[in-house]
Amino acid sequence: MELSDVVATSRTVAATSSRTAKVEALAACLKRAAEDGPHVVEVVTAHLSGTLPQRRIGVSWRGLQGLPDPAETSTLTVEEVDAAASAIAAIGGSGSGAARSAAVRDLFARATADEQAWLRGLITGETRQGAGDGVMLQAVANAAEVPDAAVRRAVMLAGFAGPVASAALTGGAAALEALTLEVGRPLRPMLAGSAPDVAAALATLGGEVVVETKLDGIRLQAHVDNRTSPGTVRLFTRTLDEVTDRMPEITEALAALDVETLVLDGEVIALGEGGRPQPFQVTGARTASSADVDRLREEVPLTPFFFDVLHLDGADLLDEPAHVRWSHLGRTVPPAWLVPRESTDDPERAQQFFTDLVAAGHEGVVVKDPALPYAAGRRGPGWVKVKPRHTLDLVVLAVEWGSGRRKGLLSNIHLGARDAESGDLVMLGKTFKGMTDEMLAWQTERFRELAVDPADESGWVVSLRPEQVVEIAFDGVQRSTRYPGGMALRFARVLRYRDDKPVSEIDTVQTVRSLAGW
Ligand SMILES: Nc1ncnc2c1ncn2[C@@H]1O[C@H](COP(=O)(O)OP(=O)(O)OP(=O)(O)O)[C@@H](O)[C@H]1O
Repeated sequence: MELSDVVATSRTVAATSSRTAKVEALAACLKRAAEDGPHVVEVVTAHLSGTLPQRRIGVSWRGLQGLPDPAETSTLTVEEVDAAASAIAAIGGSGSGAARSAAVRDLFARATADEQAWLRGLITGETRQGAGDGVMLQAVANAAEVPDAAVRRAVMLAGFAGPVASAALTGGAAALEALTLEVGRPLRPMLAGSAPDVAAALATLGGEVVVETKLDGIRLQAHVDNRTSPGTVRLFTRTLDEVTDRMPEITEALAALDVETLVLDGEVIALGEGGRPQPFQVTGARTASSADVDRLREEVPLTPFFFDVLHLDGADLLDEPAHVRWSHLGRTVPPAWLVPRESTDDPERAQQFFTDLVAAGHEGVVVKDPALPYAAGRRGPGWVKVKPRHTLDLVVLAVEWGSGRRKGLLSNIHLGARDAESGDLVMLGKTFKGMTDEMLAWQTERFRELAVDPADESGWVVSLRPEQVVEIAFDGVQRSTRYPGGMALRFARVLRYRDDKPVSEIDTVQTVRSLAGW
């Protein structure tokens, strides 16, 4: 399939605000892709969703500066782009940076100006033509003439839209039905709803609940497969990125379990003295890359905690009630790996558990309904989180150059929430509070990379590509005419930058309004 076809489809989708028109354009493109076989459907679906099937290929925004002039005519095919991406991703070892740059240049030299812009977006993960998950999955359902609920179910279990689209367009409803949890392939994790306090969480769920420690580490989905090659373990994050190489101590411990196949859900965390959790930044830094991992595992060892089992020795457990899954979990992993939890229907007892945990340095609790199944990819009704203070995950829209002690540093950040109705990002305020010197240095570097116009450092306010998620604490919400959302956060301050949450999942203007009681 011609790359120009996909680029033109993307442009059509971006140019219309009509959901129906977007879906029609995408569905028509998928049908044309299907003429070239299932693999092309998979690749085109990934590309139109703004991702490469290879996910990351080790080329950054910087690696895309100073590329060759565009070609006059379009000759590239989707298959060629896919093969080039796989080849670039596979380059490793010494001199790999230069080899990757050369391969990127070769690819870009064959692309027209429009195609270069498209490829740049794909490689940096910034394609934003409006084919979000919902629109794309509807297009797959329409193109394959299958119910959209069947497509959504399959994508939760298969993790990504590409393989689901290729199954739907080539094998229809039967092929979708056959897509179930597969050991070794990540599924989308279940997410939690939230409640303002423990009593409210108990009231929401009703009856006997399980109150679990909310560990402030990194979400971890672990797949163990001893069938053909004993000791095969794969680890994935909340965003389904593979992190097996970054956590050798976890991989080794899991490889020693006496199981045939196993999929676990949990959290990995660095513990300090006396088992007290280290600040999130410590776990975050330890798990950020696989560089220097042999030294780091000695200095900052990780401890795994698991709170769910989704598959055990050939049996999928997703639809089992939570208490059944937990009893399998208890029989499968060592007791030290189980998330501390307490079963109760008494709000006072639950409150005491919460208070003790927070005093011990934990983030809060997750209250769970023992009777409910695992809701892959959704904020299922069975999990409700409670934290001692409310925080928001927002996106940084722009940043201002600092003055005085912060001269030369990018300091005051402009915060945006998502409007759930329009999908737009809406500014809710600014903050320069809560940043340590280390964070200031890091963010100056990071925001330079995200600058819409990296060459222009003359302005006081630097507009950014909206990609960096930040967790913000605040003391309240007030009405304000200063910002377009009509409200502002009081005493907003930065708690941490988050790379484990995509911008599509940041908090909404509607959530902020409901917190204010409007
Ligand atoms: N016992 C637990 N059960 C479930 N999730 C837990 C538990 N302990 C820690 N977590 C973490 O808390 C998160 C649950 O909250 P949610 O699903 O809303 O994700 P989130 O948006 O990343 O939330 P947050 O910002 O509160 O961590 C999980 O993604 C997981 O990483």
